[in-house]
Amino acid sequence: MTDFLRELNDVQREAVLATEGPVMVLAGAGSGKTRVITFRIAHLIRNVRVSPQNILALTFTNKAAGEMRHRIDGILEPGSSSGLWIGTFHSVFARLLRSYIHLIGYDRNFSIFDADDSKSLIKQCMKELNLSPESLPVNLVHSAISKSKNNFILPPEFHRKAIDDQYQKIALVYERYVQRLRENNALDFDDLLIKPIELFTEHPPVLEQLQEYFRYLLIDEYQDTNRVQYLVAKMIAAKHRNIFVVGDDAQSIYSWRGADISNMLNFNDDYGDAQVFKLVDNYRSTKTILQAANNVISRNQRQIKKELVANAGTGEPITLIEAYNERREAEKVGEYIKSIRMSKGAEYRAFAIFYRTNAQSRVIEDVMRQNRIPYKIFGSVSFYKRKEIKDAVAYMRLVLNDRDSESLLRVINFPPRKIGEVSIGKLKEFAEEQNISLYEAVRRAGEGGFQSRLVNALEQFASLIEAMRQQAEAGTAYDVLSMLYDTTGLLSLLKEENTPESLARHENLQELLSMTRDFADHNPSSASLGDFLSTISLASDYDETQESDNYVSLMTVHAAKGLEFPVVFVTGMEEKLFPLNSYEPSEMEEERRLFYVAITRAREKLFLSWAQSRYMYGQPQMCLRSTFINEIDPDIVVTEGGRKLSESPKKVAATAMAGRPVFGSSLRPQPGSPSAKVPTVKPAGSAAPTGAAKSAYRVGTKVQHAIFGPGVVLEVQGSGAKQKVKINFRTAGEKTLMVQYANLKVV
Ligand SMILES: Nc1ncnc2c1ncn2[C@@H]1O[C@H](COP(=O)(O)OP(=O)(O)OP(=O)(O)O)[C@@H](O)[C@H]1O
Ligand SMILES: [Mg+2]
Repeated sequence: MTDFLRELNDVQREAVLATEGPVMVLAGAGSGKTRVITFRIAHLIRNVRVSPQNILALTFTNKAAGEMRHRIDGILEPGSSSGLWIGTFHSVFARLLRSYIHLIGYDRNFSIFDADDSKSLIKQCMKELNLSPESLPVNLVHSAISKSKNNFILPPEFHRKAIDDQYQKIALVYERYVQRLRENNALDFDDLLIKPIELFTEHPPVLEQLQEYFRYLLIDEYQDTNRVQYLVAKMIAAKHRNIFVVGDDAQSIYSWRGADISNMLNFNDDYGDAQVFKLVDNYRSTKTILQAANNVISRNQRQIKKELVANAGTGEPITLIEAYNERREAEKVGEYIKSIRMSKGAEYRAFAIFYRTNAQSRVIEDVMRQNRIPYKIFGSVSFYKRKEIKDAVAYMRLVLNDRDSESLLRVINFPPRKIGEVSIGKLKEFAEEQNISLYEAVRRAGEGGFQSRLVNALEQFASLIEAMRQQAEAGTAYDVLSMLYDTTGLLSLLKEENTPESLARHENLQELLSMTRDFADHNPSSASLGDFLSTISLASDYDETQESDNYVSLMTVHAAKGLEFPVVFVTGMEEKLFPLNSYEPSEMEEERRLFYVAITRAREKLFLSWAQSRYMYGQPQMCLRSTFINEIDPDIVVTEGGRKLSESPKKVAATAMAGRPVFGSSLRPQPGSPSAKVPTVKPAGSAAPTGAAKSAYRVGTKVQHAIFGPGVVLEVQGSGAKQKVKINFRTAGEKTLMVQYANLKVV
């Protein structure tokens, strides 16, 4: 047996070794499902000698994909995972579509519209159809369309099935929206899964080629796949039938987004000869935490009974935190984090704080900031949703795909070029008359009979886009973005504005630049603008690419799926908040599964907290403690004073000070867990000082450059007019600049 296979238990190993034919692993949280996928891939490469390109592994987040790669390189040797196809359904199919989409009438450089882009296009379609957002909310239309797409219901079928007036209206919008997307040469997120099915249906040879190519298909978190994901996986696996899926019906938490648990339950119907493995040992959590999880989930009627046995000891009881309002709740969480850090030497990265709704994060964030506790928030206003980032990205999209009129409209007057609404209206008319794209209309503005001032502005805009396009052909996304900043003076404009908001935006744009730089460094052979855009348009809320560091993780319970942390706080344990929806039994069961997911993220210590009053919808509301708390055996829950819940009077007064944690096992992250990343410390510049004594610059001087941003001087060469400095820029890497022209600021 290869050595690494010893790191699995017997059933896990069997599942790894059963490489041929359909296999399903159905098992509870923390039982090693993801670990089995990882080891199976390593086994396929090392022992079965499958070439990495022939393996396709689908994960739920890009982050999980990254971690899996990292683990595989760890098990085998660095670089082993390169060539593997591993990513989310969306990212993998976006990549495949770039090679084949021309067959179904799109251009390879298609744009990917995120939810906001889609909504704005829907709004526009509604306007054209004279449907007011008051009578038909855009969000409703958007979710109806998205849900239909996820169920593979396309406009004609939707139309046929529209039961009432409202649905008929939505059908019209849906139809137009699909048409407009095509005109924009754009796909929305759902299209990334639908288009492959269209492609495979219309071009069977492509499917055959891919079936041959992806001999082994592995899917994590299978319980949360929706219909299109199911279909596309089935198509790909149809030839070799080496489909390996792992999941836990008790963790199905995306039914509101079209996930369909029956994909998992009916696996045997599709693959009658499927082998099914059940894992029962839980390697993640203490007995106490698992008992709580089992207590809770056993209340659900709809579930496959599963045994889950803790491998670890009993551990600490669960602590229930009660506070008079949400601020105090957050403060108490902060106090616990501080005291556990002090007493146990735990790192910040050992802690996670979960909440049911994004809105709860603000107060927690405030308190963390006040207490100087480093934190990272996953989700809420994602980096990519910020206005300035979307603007810069829109430029890049337009450069790549000039039919992307949505992007064009976003940036045509940004930064301001005196191209107002009226001018844009005229431009649109011109485009329609000539039956050309908006960008083509910009390029041919001279023929439109516009005022010369407008023609000038449009021509300047077009020449910027053309210059960027040339840059994109020869260089990387980084080069294109630098050119944009440079030519438009975007950064300096924001700097000059000098308000806290403009400076934050300045910083975000710098961050984007450093991301492109990073991207070029990490993907030397595929750092083109198209590659970069694909990657960032698929970075989901909880996937922001950021260097791993030592911080407390804040996220919704949904975003926590698959992760683990030594210490977990589940906040807002109140009626109408968690469970949020409980009118229907099925909703209540989904909330309960969500709570099960939250509990089972904890390895060593679990805190549940609630507030007696909370601001909701702008008003302070009295809150009741969540019934979920009562579902846990009161013998394993203690109050902050340390009394068992089973022995406490029902109403426990909130103690002013956080209790002292007394649990014994180490909180230091264990290798292999997502929380175990060690921050890398870059060595300080080590170049020796040179003989430029009178210069304003010395080794180590911190400087600021208008385009390259902040940096540190590594070397000073020469003096006077010919003086050069070598600088390590945070974003742009090492550059040697002539001091005379560089216009550096010492900071
Ligand atoms: N045989 C084993 N020996 C040691 N550690 C293990 C073993 N199996 C799993 N683990 C560890 O247990 C933890 C949980 O494993 P993993 O994340 O693979 O579980 P999972 O079933 O995917 O959980 P979830 O349902 O939450 O996604 C991980 O830290 C993993 O490394
Ligand atoms: Mg997992």
